[in-house]
Amino acid sequence: MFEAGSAAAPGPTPVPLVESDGLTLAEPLVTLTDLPAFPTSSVDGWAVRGDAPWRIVGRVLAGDHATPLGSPGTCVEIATGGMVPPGTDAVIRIEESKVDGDTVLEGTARKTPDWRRQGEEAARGEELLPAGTPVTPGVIGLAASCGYDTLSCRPAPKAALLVFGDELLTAGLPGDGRVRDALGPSLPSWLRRAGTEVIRVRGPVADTLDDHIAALQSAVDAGAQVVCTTGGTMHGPVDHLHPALAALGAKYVVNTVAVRPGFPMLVAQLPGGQFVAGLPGNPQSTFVALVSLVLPLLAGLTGRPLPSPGTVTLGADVPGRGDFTHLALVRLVDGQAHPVAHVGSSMLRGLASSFGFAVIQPGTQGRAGEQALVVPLPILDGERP
Ligand SMILES: Nc1nc2c(c(=O)[nH]1)N[C@H]1C(S)=C(S)[C@@H](COP(=O)(O)OP(=O)(O)OC[C@H]3O[C@@H](n4cnc5c(N)ncnc54)[C@H](O)[C@@H]3O)O[C@H]1N2
Ligand code: MOO
Repeated sequence: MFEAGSAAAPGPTPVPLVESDGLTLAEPLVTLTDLPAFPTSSVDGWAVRGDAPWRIVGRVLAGDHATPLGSPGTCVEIATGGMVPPGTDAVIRIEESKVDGDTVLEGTARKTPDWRRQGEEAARGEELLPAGTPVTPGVIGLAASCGYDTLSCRPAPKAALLVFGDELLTAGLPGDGRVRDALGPSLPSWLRRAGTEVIRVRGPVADTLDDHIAALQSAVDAGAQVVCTTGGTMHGPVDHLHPALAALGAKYVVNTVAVRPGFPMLVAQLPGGQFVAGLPGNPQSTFVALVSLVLPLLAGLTGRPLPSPGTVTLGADVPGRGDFTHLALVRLVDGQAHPVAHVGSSMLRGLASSFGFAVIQPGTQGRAGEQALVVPLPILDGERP
């Protein structure tokens, strides 16, 4: 999936800094200047030359150009952030000096200089972050401080969500054959956390082939590069995804994965290059498909690194699922992965308090104390249970 996404990734676009949060660096962030760009006082005090006493010959505030300190025995008053004049030997803190009229009588510089050398944080031309780094507020601040007005970014892929299923209610209590749509309200938030711009959420789309085809076509016409659908991935009487894809001339990139839950998941590509990710209707299976197929696809499309599973120690036994890989919901307790309860593929109770999925290989059981791969859900730091 990652390769398919990379091959279809849009080119870099210059984006104003304030609009770049959540996008991805298309090129390495290389500082355009030394950081700091000039020697800078880190305190309010005196920039002195030679030995005490020092005659005060001027003042440098933050933002001023500093002229050189010409001769020994002179100093300038300097503010925090002020440019340290050429010729300065030391900066002395105001509270550690003694002043009389226009003369600083005495003062001792600290061992650790109270000024920042030009380039001490980074030298002009140095790579600070690699291409593929997600743009966060921290990255934006760094880019501004080293001279950028715009960042060369990969745009957020435009995503649409189509929810299939005549049995779905969008409000009120489930019952009498009807269930609440759990995916329309939740999946867009997962997709946003994975770096997409969600441009459309439609559902329930009526369970007819024509409505499926029309909804897919309309999402693509609206500019979606990735259309996620939920439900209808099997071959039941009202499962129309496969015939709809055939009618639109789509080609499968992946069609079913030997994983439980979630095996009917698929990704296909339309003749125009747009991707359709068919996520199974059972809600937990939907999220298995999200982490298995959609997140790698989006990483490729945004130029981010392929999300690689981490390794954890299992804190308890986790059953296998025969010949299938079992993606088992786990939460982390003291750094160890513990299976959670309520993990049927139609259930979300376990998922709501999970960190991610432990990977139990085909034909094996996970045993307490063993190492296992774990695929995290796309939750943000601070949201992790
Ligand atoms: N004969 C077989 N039937 C099924 C098999 C199988 O191997 N043989 N596999 C089951 C598995 S596993 C899955 S997963 C589902 C996948 O089915 P679909 O992707 O076609 O999904 P639907 O049939 O539309 O719905 C399945 C289930 O999920 C509920 N659902 C659907 N959308 C939502 C939603 N937005 N919010 C909440 N719940 C939703 C739906 O009501 C059904 O209960 O196929 C099995 N069948
Ligand atoms: O594979 Mo299904 O996706 O078990 O629920």
